[in-house]
Amino acid sequence: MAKEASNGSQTPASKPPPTPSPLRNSKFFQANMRILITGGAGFIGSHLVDKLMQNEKNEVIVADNYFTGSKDNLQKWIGHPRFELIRHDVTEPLLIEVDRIYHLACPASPIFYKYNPVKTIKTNVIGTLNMLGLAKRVGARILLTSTSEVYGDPLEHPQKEEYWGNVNPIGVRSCYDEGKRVAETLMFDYHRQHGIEIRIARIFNTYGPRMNIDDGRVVSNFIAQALRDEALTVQAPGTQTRSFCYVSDMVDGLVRLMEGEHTGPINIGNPGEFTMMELAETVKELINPSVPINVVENTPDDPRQRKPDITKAKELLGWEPKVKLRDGLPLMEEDFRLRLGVQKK
Ligand SMILES: NC(=O)c1ccc[n+]([C@@H]2O[C@H](COP(=O)([O-])OP(=O)(O)OC[C@H]3O[C@@H](n4cnc5c(N)ncnc54)[C@H](O)[C@@H]3O)[C@@H](O)[C@H]2O)c1
Ligand SMILES: O=c1ccn([C@@H]2O[C@H](COP(=O)(O)OP(=O)(O)O[C@H]3OC[C@@H](O)[C@H](O)[C@H]3O)[C@@H](O)[C@H]2O)c(=O)[nH]1
Repeated sequence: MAKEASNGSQTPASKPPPTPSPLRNSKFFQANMRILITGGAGFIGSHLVDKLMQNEKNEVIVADNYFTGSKDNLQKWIGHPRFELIRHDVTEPLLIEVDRIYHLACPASPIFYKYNPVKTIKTNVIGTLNMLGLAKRVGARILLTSTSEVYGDPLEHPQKEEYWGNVNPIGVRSCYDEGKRVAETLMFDYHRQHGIEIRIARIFNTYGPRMNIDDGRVVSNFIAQALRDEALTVQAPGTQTRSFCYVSDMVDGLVRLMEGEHTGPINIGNPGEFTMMELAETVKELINPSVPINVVENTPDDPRQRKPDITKAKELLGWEPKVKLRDGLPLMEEDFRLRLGVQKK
């Protein structure tokens, strides 16, 4: 299944980008950059809001349907003159004037994206079409948060961007991984056909404060279980690997990609690779040495290994992750303790 990619991914646009909105050139022109973040009430999106709001030249608009996100994640910005929050489902068109679109809207945890798979694929396909339509209409640059899941159960390791992947097109994860693959295709078709400025990030497993406590993803599960004195549930066989990136590193990579010159796709992730059993042992050691570790049944099509090759991110964006897993886990523990009301013993 492993094939070499053609160099289509870096083909320059055949047409110049559409002209930005006339508002940009009006006498009321403001130097501010108006930035839309779809899915901005979610885990990564809300950290991205925090980062972009630090720059006083930015106006940030979040559009979110609150399926897995929450207003709580944005509490400190609600009412701020440079911030706006819209309840909006990206499967419907959105007519606003912006300069940048960070398109994150999509449930990311397998239990949530499998809950309503038809809605998940609509979000990926129709949602991305709508955001590309918006980018085309107003001449905005658009960044898609794609995923390491486009590599499926990878037969090449670590995964380079040129790898085409090994994805089951009819499995229970397909609404998400095939959905993101179509979203990438749409991005490149709009780029080639309409001259839209695009950026594609392939995000690898990311963790940190504000993940939903019962989100179902492995790091949030293990930390919540350790704090609740429950057994850590390692899904069989436990030898499958993942590479975990701390959220502050992730948003730094996304902003660099957006403001850089390269369309991508570019892998953004931390190459430190752990088996799920190693992760469970680390959480146990750091947070609660008395909890047991149970091996439980896994779900279909679980990728057996995953580790990003980040050569492109290093060379083209000058980016590499700074936070090691052992340093990031305690920061997430602190946030989970506060939200669960569990004091340190
Ligand atoms: N966290 C990771 O490890 C990871 C890895 C790879 C890719 N990604 C991608 O990054 C993005 C953000 O992931 P996250 O971890 O913050 O997930 P998350 O579930 O916390 O955030 C997703 C946000 O999108 C919103 N949303 C979902 N469907 C929507 C719709 N139809 N219309 C409007 N809003 C909608 C949710 O309410 C939520 O606020 C997603 O696109 C995900 O696929 C994340
Ligand atoms: O309680 C758990 C949960 C999960 N796991 C295992 O941990 C590994 C990671 O599972 P997660 O559910 O956290 O995330 P996955 O890597 O499967 O998918 C993620 O990939 C990248 C993103 O696009 C998404 O955030 C998500 O789809 C899997 O092997 C899973 O079997 C456990 O061992 N125990």
